[in-house]
Amino acid sequence: MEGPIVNTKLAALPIISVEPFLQPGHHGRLSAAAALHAACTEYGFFYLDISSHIDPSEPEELTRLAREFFALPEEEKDKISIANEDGVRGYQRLKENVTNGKADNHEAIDFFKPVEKPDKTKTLWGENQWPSIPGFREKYEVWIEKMKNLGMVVMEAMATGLGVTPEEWAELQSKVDDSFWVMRIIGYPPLPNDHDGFSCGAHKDYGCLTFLYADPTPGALQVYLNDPGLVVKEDGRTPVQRVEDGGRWINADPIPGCVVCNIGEMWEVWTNGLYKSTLHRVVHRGSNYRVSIPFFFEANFDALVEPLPAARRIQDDDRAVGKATEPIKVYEPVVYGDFLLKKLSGNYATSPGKGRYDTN
Ligand SMILES: O=C(O)CCC(=O)C(=O)O
Ligand SMILES: [Fe+2]
Repeated sequence: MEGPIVNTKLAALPIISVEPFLQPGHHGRLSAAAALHAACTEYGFFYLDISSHIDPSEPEELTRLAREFFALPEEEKDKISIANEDGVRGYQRLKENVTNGKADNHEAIDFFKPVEKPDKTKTLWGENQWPSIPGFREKYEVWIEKMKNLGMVVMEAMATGLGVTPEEWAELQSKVDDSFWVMRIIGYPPLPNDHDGFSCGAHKDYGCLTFLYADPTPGALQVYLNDPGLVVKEDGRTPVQRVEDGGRWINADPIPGCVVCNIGEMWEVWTNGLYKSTLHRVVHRGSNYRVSIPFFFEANFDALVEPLPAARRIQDDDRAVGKATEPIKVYEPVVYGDFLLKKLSGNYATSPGKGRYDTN
């Protein structure tokens, strides 16, 4: 009997350990940086093994606190509604978030880097709103610090993988050293069978690097792997979910000790398209209430993001040896804060725009 045609190369995302980047002079640093470069060009997604760095009980406690909050009556949760603040910092009810014009089947609390001189009449310029659950804020603030540090470590590792010079790294570092980070705490009830949308619709992350900690629920986060030359048959097996345009959705199930890491559109600009920001979505049809905590390590608010010389060198070399024949399109520079504000202007069901992750 003819078996399913599945490209095993694309069956699972790579796992990269952060350890070589935490220890100065670690012998595995260059090979890990090369693996990171390959993961970013081929997938835009990978698992980052942080088990040598972070005790697993820590994020588990964060999901416990999140569950405690989401289990509160709606009027309690609404006390920290985004409507009380700057329209983006705070709690959003189920279906208040919109992606690709459809309401997402999740509720969430969003936090952004605090700003000087807050003014809640200006989108994004208000203050974060914390649940009054004892220990909540303190524990999440410790996590934020850890994720900010991790962001800087991974940025430097990626710069090494890309072949930047020390001067170029100093320049790139100055674009992210005051990261305008974002953290979401997301609660996903199971998707009703008659729901015509998603738990979170297909989107690309718009910033720099995402570190996703999720509870152990399998089969929820899906990543779109595009391989135009690939012929895949729907075979009913995990991880193949669906076939579209020669690509397919695979599950990115949680792996103990790892966060799922993916690159956002700013890295696509920095690398002039060498690293792709990959589509992903959440389809949670299980019976449990799923919790995930994505941390978005972003560029500085006023950072001008433009293609890096190191990426252009790789592209020029590829052309010189005939590996690339198409003319290379040069990405337009963007100021991260402007880009972010544009994205946020259409995020929510109550706002007149489209959705959080819509691309234009
Ligand atoms: O909950 C997840 O697994 C992913 C959420 C996500 O992609 C996002 O918030 O950007
Ligand atoms: Fe995302």
